[in-house]
Amino acid sequence: MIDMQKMRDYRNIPIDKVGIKGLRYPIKVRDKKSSGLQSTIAEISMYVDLPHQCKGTHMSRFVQMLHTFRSQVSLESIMTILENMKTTLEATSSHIEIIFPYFIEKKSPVTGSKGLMDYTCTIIGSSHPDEDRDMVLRVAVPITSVCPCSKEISDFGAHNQRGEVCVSTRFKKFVWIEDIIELVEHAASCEVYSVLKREDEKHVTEFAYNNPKFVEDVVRDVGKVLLEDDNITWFSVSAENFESIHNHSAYAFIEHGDPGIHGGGTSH
Ligand SMILES: Nc1nc2c(ncn2[C@@H]2O[C@H](COP(=O)(O)OP(=O)(O)OP(=O)(O)O)[C@@H](O)[C@H]2O)c(=O)[nH]1
Repeated sequence: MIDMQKMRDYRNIPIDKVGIKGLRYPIKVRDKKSSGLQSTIAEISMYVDLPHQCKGTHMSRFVQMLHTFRSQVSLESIMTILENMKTTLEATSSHIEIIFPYFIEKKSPVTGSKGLMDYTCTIIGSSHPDEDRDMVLRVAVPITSVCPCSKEISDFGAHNQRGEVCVSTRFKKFVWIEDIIELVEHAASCEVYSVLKREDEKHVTEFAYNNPKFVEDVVRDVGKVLLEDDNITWFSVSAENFESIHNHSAYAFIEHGDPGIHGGGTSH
Protein backbone atom coordinates (compact mmCIF):
# COMPACT_ATOMS: atom_id res chain seq x y z
CA MET A 1 0.00 0.00 0.00
CA ILE A 2 1.44 3.38 -0.93
CA ASP A 3 2.40 5.59 2.03
CA MET A 4 1.58 9.14 0.94
CA GLN A 5 2.78 10.67 4.21
CA LYS A 6 6.28 9.25 3.67
CA MET A 7 6.67 10.90 0.25
CA ARG A 8 8.98 13.84 -0.32
CA ASP A 9 7.81 17.46 -0.40
CA TYR A 10 9.66 19.97 -2.58
CA ARG A 11 8.26 23.30 -1.38
CA ASN A 12 11.02 23.70 1.21
CA ILE A 13 8.64 24.82 3.96
CA PRO A 14 8.88 23.16 7.39
CA ILE A 15 5.67 22.96 9.44
CA ASP A 16 5.62 24.24 13.03
CA LYS A 17 2.65 22.25 14.31
CA VAL A 18 0.75 19.41 12.67
CA GLY A 19 -1.37 16.73 14.26
CA ILE A 20 -4.81 16.06 15.69
CA LYS A 21 -7.21 18.57 17.25
CA GLY A 22 -10.24 18.09 19.50
CA LEU A 23 -9.94 14.39 20.33
CA ARG A 24 -12.22 13.54 23.28
CA TYR A 25 -10.49 11.30 25.77
CA PRO A 26 -10.95 10.21 29.42
CA ILE A 27 -8.30 11.56 31.77
CA LYS A 28 -7.59 11.59 35.50
CA VAL A 29 -6.68 14.73 37.43
CA ARG A 30 -5.43 14.99 41.01
CA ASP A 31 -8.27 15.99 43.33
CA LYS A 32 -7.15 17.93 46.42
CA LYS A 33 -10.28 17.31 48.48
CA SER A 34 -10.48 13.55 48.05
CA SER A 35 -6.67 13.15 47.89
CA GLY A 36 -7.34 10.88 44.95
CA LEU A 37 -7.89 11.21 41.23
CA GLN A 38 -10.90 12.75 39.52
CA SER A 39 -12.05 11.23 36.24
CA THR A 40 -13.16 13.65 33.56
CA ILE A 41 -13.40 13.86 29.77
CA ALA A 42 -10.86 16.04 28.01
CA GLU A 43 -10.61 17.48 24.55
CA ILE A 44 -7.05 16.88 23.46
CA SER A 45 -4.96 18.42 20.69
CA MET A 46 -1.52 17.02 19.88
CA TYR A 47 0.98 18.44 17.44
CA VAL A 48 4.58 17.91 16.33
CA ASP A 49 6.84 19.74 13.92
CA LEU A 50 7.45 18.37 10.43
CA PRO A 51 10.67 18.84 8.42
CA HIS A 52 10.39 20.54 5.03
CA GLN A 53 11.19 17.38 3.07
CA CYS A 54 8.37 15.26 4.59
CA LYS A 55 4.95 15.32 2.94
CA GLY A 56 2.87 14.38 5.96
CA THR A 57 2.91 13.41 9.61
CA HIS A 58 1.46 10.08 10.77
CA MET A 59 -1.87 11.06 12.31
CA SER A 60 -2.80 7.58 13.46
CA ARG A 61 0.26 7.36 15.66
CA PHE A 62 -0.91 10.24 17.90
CA VAL A 63 -4.03 8.32 18.85
CA GLN A 64 -2.21 4.99 19.14
CA MET A 65 0.37 6.57 21.41
CA LEU A 66 -2.24 8.29 23.59
CA HIS A 67 -4.07 5.00 23.90
CA THR A 68 -1.03 3.35 25.43
CA PHE A 69 -1.44 5.82 28.32
CA ARG A 70 -5.24 5.34 28.49
CA SER A 71 -6.36 6.21 32.05
CA GLN A 72 -2.87 7.47 32.93
CA VAL A 73 -3.34 10.71 31.00
CA SER A 74 -2.79 13.31 33.74
CA LEU A 75 -0.77 16.43 34.65
CA GLU A 76 2.03 14.17 35.84
CA SER A 77 2.26 12.09 32.67
CA ILE A 78 2.22 14.98 30.19
CA MET A 79 5.97 15.34 29.93
CA THR A 80 6.33 11.60 29.25
CA ILE A 81 3.61 11.83 26.60
CA LEU A 82 5.40 14.78 24.97
CA GLU A 83 8.68 12.86 24.82
CA ASN A 84 6.90 9.82 23.40
CA MET A 85 5.28 11.99 20.75
CA LYS A 86 8.70 13.15 19.57
CA THR A 87 10.00 9.59 19.32
CA THR A 88 6.87 8.08 17.78
CA LEU A 89 6.41 10.86 15.24
CA GLU A 90 10.15 11.29 14.54
CA ALA A 91 9.87 14.98 15.44
CA THR A 92 12.06 17.49 17.26
CA SER A 93 9.25 19.30 19.08
CA SER A 94 5.86 18.31 20.46
CA HIS A 95 2.89 20.23 21.79
CA ILE A 96 -0.23 19.13 23.67
CA GLU A 97 -3.34 21.00 24.79
CA ILE A 98 -5.78 19.33 27.16
CA ILE A 99 -9.06 21.09 27.96
CA PHE A 100 -11.34 19.54 30.53
CA PRO A 101 -14.08 20.34 33.03
CA TYR A 102 -12.93 19.96 36.62
CA PHE A 103 -15.66 19.39 39.21
CA ILE A 104 -15.77 20.62 42.79
CA GLU A 105 -18.58 19.91 45.22
CA LYS A 106 -19.62 23.18 46.82
CA LYS A 107 -21.99 23.87 49.70
CA SER A 108 -24.28 26.89 49.46
CA PRO A 109 -23.29 29.57 52.00
CA VAL A 110 -26.29 29.46 54.39
CA THR A 111 -28.25 26.22 53.99
CA GLY A 112 -25.24 24.13 53.05
CA SER A 113 -27.01 22.65 50.01
CA LYS A 114 -24.54 20.65 47.95
CA GLY A 115 -23.98 20.83 44.21
CA LEU A 116 -21.22 20.31 41.69
CA MET A 117 -19.52 23.33 40.11
CA ASP A 118 -17.55 22.80 36.92
CA TYR A 119 -14.46 24.82 36.06
CA THR A 120 -12.84 24.73 32.63
CA CYS A 121 -9.12 23.93 32.91
CA THR A 122 -6.46 23.80 30.24
CA ILE A 123 -3.02 22.25 30.39
CA ILE A 124 -0.67 23.31 27.63
CA GLY A 125 2.62 21.47 27.38
CA SER A 126 5.42 21.55 24.88
CA SER A 127 8.77 19.91 24.43
CA HIS A 128 11.44 21.41 22.23
CA PRO A 129 14.90 20.28 21.12
CA ASP A 130 17.55 19.92 23.83
CA GLU A 131 15.05 18.77 26.49
CA ASP A 132 13.63 22.29 26.70
CA ARG A 133 10.12 21.98 28.15
CA ASP A 134 7.24 24.24 29.01
CA MET A 135 3.94 23.77 30.81
CA VAL A 136 1.09 26.17 31.50
CA LEU A 137 -1.97 25.50 33.63
CA ARG A 138 -4.98 27.69 32.92
CA VAL A 139 -8.10 27.74 35.09
CA ALA A 140 -11.28 29.64 34.19
CA VAL A 141 -13.39 30.63 37.19
CA PRO A 142 -16.90 32.11 36.96
CA ILE A 143 -17.58 34.93 39.43
CA THR A 144 -20.24 37.47 40.40
CA SER A 145 -19.30 41.12 40.25
CA VAL A 146 -21.08 44.26 41.45
CA CYS A 147 -20.06 47.54 39.81
CA PRO A 148 -18.53 49.97 42.36
CA CYS A 149 -19.41 52.96 40.15
CA SER A 150 -23.04 51.92 39.80
CA LYS A 151 -23.34 51.40 43.56
CA GLU A 152 -21.82 54.80 44.29
CA ILE A 153 -23.92 56.87 41.91
CA SER A 154 -27.29 55.13 42.23
CA ASP A 155 -29.93 55.99 44.85
CA PHE A 156 -30.62 52.25 45.14
CA GLY A 157 -29.34 49.03 43.56
CA ALA A 158 -26.19 48.45 41.51
CA HIS A 159 -25.72 46.54 38.30
CA ASN A 160 -24.18 43.13 38.78
CA GLN A 161 -23.24 40.30 36.44
CA ARG A 162 -21.46 37.03 35.96
CA GLY A 163 -17.85 37.33 34.91
CA GLU A 164 -15.05 34.94 34.06
CA VAL A 165 -11.53 35.11 35.44
CA CYS A 166 -8.81 33.13 33.65
CA VAL A 167 -5.59 32.47 35.51
CA SER A 168 -2.64 30.97 33.62
CA THR A 169 0.48 29.94 35.50
CA ARG A 170 3.93 28.57 34.89
CA PHE A 171 5.30 27.02 38.06
CA LYS A 172 8.24 25.17 39.63
CA LYS A 173 6.35 22.46 41.47
CA PHE A 174 2.80 21.15 41.34
CA VAL A 175 -0.11 23.63 41.52
CA TRP A 176 -3.55 22.62 42.79
CA ILE A 177 -6.46 23.67 40.59
CA GLU A 178 -8.48 24.10 43.81
CA ASP A 179 -6.02 26.71 45.15
CA ILE A 180 -6.31 28.85 42.04
CA ILE A 181 -10.11 28.64 42.15
CA GLU A 182 -10.18 29.64 45.83
CA LEU A 183 -7.87 32.57 45.19
CA VAL A 184 -10.07 33.90 42.38
CA GLU A 185 -13.30 33.40 44.28
CA HIS A 186 -11.91 35.44 47.18
CA ALA A 187 -11.11 38.27 44.78
CA ALA A 188 -14.66 38.40 43.36
CA SER A 189 -17.66 40.35 44.66
CA CYS A 190 -19.07 36.92 45.38
CA GLU A 191 -18.42 33.37 44.27
CA VAL A 192 -20.80 31.42 42.06
CA TYR A 193 -22.70 28.32 43.23
CA SER A 194 -24.67 25.63 41.44
CA VAL A 195 -27.33 25.32 44.18
CA LEU A 196 -28.80 28.27 46.09
CA LYS A 197 -31.93 28.17 48.25
CA ARG A 198 -33.74 31.47 49.06
CA GLU A 199 -31.71 32.07 52.25
CA ASP A 200 -28.53 31.53 50.22
CA GLU A 201 -29.70 33.84 47.45
CA LYS A 202 -30.33 36.66 49.98
CA HIS A 203 -26.85 36.08 51.40
CA VAL A 204 -24.99 36.15 48.05
CA THR A 205 -26.95 39.22 46.87
CA GLU A 206 -26.06 41.20 49.99
CA PHE A 207 -22.51 39.84 50.18
CA ALA A 208 -21.80 40.92 46.60
CA TYR A 209 -23.41 44.35 47.17
CA ASN A 210 -21.08 44.91 50.13
CA ASN A 211 -18.08 43.90 48.03
CA PRO A 212 -18.20 45.80 44.72
CA LYS A 213 -15.31 45.19 42.28
CA PHE A 214 -14.21 46.52 38.91
CA VAL A 215 -12.46 44.08 36.55
CA GLU A 216 -9.31 46.02 37.45
CA ASP A 217 -9.83 45.23 41.15
CA VAL A 218 -10.23 41.53 40.42
CA VAL A 219 -7.06 41.11 38.29
CA ARG A 220 -5.04 43.18 40.77
CA ASP A 221 -6.27 41.23 43.82
CA VAL A 222 -5.51 37.90 42.13
CA GLY A 223 -2.16 39.17 40.82
CA LYS A 224 -1.11 40.42 44.27
CA VAL A 225 -1.42 36.93 45.76
CA LEU A 226 0.32 35.22 42.80
CA LEU A 227 3.20 37.71 43.04
CA GLU A 228 3.85 36.58 46.61
CA ASP A 229 3.94 32.89 45.63
CA ASP A 230 7.53 31.68 45.10
CA ASN A 231 6.31 28.62 43.23
CA ILE A 232 4.86 30.72 40.37
CA THR A 233 7.47 31.74 37.80
CA TRP A 234 5.02 33.44 35.41
CA PHE A 235 1.32 34.24 35.40
CA SER A 236 -1.40 36.05 33.55
CA VAL A 237 -4.83 36.99 34.85
CA SER A 238 -7.78 38.15 32.77
CA ALA A 239 -11.20 39.20 34.00
CA GLU A 240 -14.19 39.56 31.72
CA ASN A 241 -17.51 40.85 33.00
CA PHE A 242 -20.48 40.07 30.76
CA GLU A 243 -22.01 43.43 31.57
CA SER A 244 -25.71 43.47 32.38
CA ILE A 245 -26.11 47.10 31.24
CA HIS A 246 -24.11 46.77 28.00
CA ASN A 247 -24.04 44.39 25.06
CA HIS A 248 -20.26 44.16 25.43
CA SER A 249 -17.89 43.04 28.18
CA ALA A 250 -15.59 44.91 30.54
CA TYR A 251 -12.11 43.33 30.37
CA ALA A 252 -8.76 43.58 32.17
CA PHE A 253 -5.53 41.62 31.75
CA ILE A 254 -2.19 41.48 33.54
CA GLU A 255 0.88 39.34 32.92
CA HIS A 256 3.96 39.01 35.10
CA GLY A 257 7.18 37.04 35.28
CA ASP A 258 9.41 35.24 32.87
CA PRO A 259 7.47 33.27 30.26
CA GLY A 260 10.73 31.64 29.14
CA ILE A 261 11.76 31.42 25.52
CA HIS A 262 8.24 30.40 24.51
CA GLY A 263 6.79 33.82 25.24
CA GLY A 264 3.48 34.71 26.79
CA GLY A 265 1.52 33.50 23.79
CA THR A 266 -0.57 31.12 25.87
CA SER A 267 -1.69 33.91 28.15
CA HIS A 268 -5.48 34.21 27.94
N1 LIG B 1 -0.72 13.63 7.36
C1 LIG B 1 -2.03 13.64 7.17
N2 LIG B 1 -2.75 12.52 7.46
C2 LIG B 1 -4.10 12.58 7.30
C3 LIG B 1 -4.76 13.74 6.84
N3 LIG B 1 -6.08 13.47 6.79
C4 LIG B 1 -6.22 12.20 7.21
N4 LIG B 1 -5.04 11.64 7.52
C5 LIG B 1 -4.76 10.37 8.18
O1 LIG B 1 -3.88 9.49 7.58
C6 LIG B 1 -3.86 8.41 8.48
C7 LIG B 1 -3.10 7.27 7.96
O2 LIG B 1 -1.73 7.67 7.93
P1 LIG B 1 -0.65 7.15 8.94
O3 LIG B 1 -0.94 7.62 10.28
O4 LIG B 1 0.70 7.51 8.41
O5 LIG B 1 -0.96 5.63 8.88
P2 LIG B 1 -0.05 4.40 8.53
O6 LIG B 1 0.89 4.77 7.41
O7 LIG B 1 -0.94 3.24 8.35
O8 LIG B 1 0.73 4.26 9.87
P3 LIG B 1 2.30 4.16 10.10
O9 LIG B 1 2.74 2.92 9.43
O10 LIG B 1 2.45 4.15 11.58
O11 LIG B 1 2.91 5.39 9.48
C8 LIG B 1 -5.28 8.17 8.80
O12 LIG B 1 -5.44 7.95 10.17
C9 LIG B 1 -5.92 9.50 8.45
O13 LIG B 1 -6.60 10.03 9.55
C10 LIG B 1 -3.99 14.90 6.56
O14 LIG B 1 -4.48 15.97 6.18
N5 LIG B 1 -2.64 14.80 6.74
